Amino acid sequence: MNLADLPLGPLERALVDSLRRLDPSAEPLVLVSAALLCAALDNGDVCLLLARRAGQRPWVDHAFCLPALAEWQAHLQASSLVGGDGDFSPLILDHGRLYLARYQAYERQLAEQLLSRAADLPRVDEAQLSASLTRLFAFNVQQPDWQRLAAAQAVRRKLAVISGGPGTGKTTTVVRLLAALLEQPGGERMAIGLAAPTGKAAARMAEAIRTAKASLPIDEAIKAALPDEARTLHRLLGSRGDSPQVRHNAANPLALDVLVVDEASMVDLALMAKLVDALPPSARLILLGDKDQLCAVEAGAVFAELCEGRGFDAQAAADLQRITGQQVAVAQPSSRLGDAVVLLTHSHRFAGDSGIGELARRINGGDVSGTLKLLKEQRSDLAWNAQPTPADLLERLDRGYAPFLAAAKSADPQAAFAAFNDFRALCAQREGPWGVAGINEALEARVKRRSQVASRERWYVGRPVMVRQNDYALGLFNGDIGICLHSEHGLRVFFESEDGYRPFAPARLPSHDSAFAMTVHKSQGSEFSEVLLALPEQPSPLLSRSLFYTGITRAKHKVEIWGLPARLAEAVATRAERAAGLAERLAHLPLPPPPPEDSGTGQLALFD
Ligand SMILES: Nc1ncnc2c1ncn2[C@@H]1O[C@H](COP(=O)(O)OP(=O)(O)OP(=O)(O)O)[C@@H](O)[C@H]1O
Repeated sequence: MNLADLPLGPLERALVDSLRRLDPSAEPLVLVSAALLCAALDNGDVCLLLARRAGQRPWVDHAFCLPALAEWQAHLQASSLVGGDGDFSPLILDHGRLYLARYQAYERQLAEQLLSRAADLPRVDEAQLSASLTRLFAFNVQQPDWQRLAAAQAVRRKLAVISGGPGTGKTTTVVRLLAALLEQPGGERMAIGLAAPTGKAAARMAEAIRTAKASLPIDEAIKAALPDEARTLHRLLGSRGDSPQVRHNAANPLALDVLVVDEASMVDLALMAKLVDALPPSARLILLGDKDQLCAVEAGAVFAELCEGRGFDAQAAADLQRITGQQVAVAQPSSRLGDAVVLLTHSHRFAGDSGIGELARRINGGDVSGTLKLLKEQRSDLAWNAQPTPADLLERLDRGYAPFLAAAKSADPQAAFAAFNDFRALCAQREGPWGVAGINEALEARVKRRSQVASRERWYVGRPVMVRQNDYALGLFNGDIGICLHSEHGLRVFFESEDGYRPFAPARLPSHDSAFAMTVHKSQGSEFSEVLLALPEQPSPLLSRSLFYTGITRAKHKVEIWGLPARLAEAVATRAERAAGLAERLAHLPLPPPPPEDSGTGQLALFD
């Protein structure tokens, strides 16, 4: 096999070249494995799962075929570039998974730290906890009351993972569990931090907690101690521009006793590993998210992996019954985090005959025929165009955004943002006629023509943009949405901020794109009254159950789907599983010995 003939991308070639410099006699199979690993990382996998690829041809238009599993492993093990768990080498082969050393170290360290955190039970005044929960959750009529159970676990443990779809009461639960923590003896001195992966999600979380705490049956002092500011994880950790290094780590931990992370399903492996490393071992970590949503853009499906193998063993069920009065089914968890994980399953937003709620359930259940049948039922909150054309879509979007463009003329940022959040087009992908880029370009040309704006003008009233790059100096972050409006100084791009709206001269913005339509990935952490979800005409590896589910659940009141029946069916039938080993580590790893002094940082530094 000649490596030069293989269709490798620039990143893959760069990795192969650097490995060849380390070992000029490296076998081509080892270098190809590294290139495949690099491509897998780019797809969101944490590692290359050898069993999944052995005996296959990785490139359809190239005859090269990977060997059988045993032979492949033997070649890798014989290479000086490949080590085992704990070795210092650029590639690590660990339980049939090939990793870049840095990712193996992240995964291993994260598993070890989560397990120690989960095993270290804090001191809790059970009688006080019981009384707090009875009062705080008195309103809940659900049986069993999973919100109360989730709150109980988050107080009783140093690690709690709470997963639930939209409107299942994550905010309701977290504000009450924080109140219950503060009501514990000495609890009022606790330093509580709130964080989320994006600025938008952090702002939404802070706002939801501010609203929810107003009606809590608690003392004013406890109310005052509840936090109502949330930061992005990058801010919290003290990111330094594009560097993978952060200011806070185990040697310089965060000054927190409790950290709540919302939208945790968007957090990738590297960021989660850094976060857990930076949190003092004595602190509680509460992760909120939706395990069925799309995973992080970067490698890893950490939140979904944490939720695997959950369950309450007999002891946990008995403890919970004693403290909360709630009965839960006993099931031996296969994960060591088992009872740290609670699922909230009842959506209070999509209750009763909500079509969106039912659609979400059928998509998540992989029920192809049920999904298509429901969409044909003409529910008031669901619409389906099964024969979409780009021209019809453009017409529809033009009508959909008309109220927003009218509101933008008023030059009132609040009215413009409210109207923009009323209707949003979401796409599966960026490129192609059904992708964000093409749709935005076509719609923008139309809007400019109608408003008599020259086609070469980049800025016009009502141009929505999405920032593509973090700019710490300006306080603008990847994914932030701005709207161009008239101001007394001419056209300005307004961004939502904690205390109103911040205008920027267009020329000052970091790189950005027009954003009438956005990808489902970028819509995570946001919600809109009405969503139009446009799926591509051709089969696409991006079309998956979690993408479909995430797209439709961004809608609060109505969702309209534009897509051929075959694409919908493929999306529901496709469960995009990322290759990673965290769930397995949580299931089988013996409790960790303390790591040797410098092993972690040395491995983490490789290939930085
Ligand atoms: N147990 C309950 N009984 C009745 N209503 C509830 C209950 N729990 C939550 N709600 C209501 O359901 C709505 C959604 O709750 P909440 O905002 O806590 O959910 P969430 O999971 O945080 O939602 P989001 O999808 O916005 O993250 C709110 O109006 C809340 O008051």
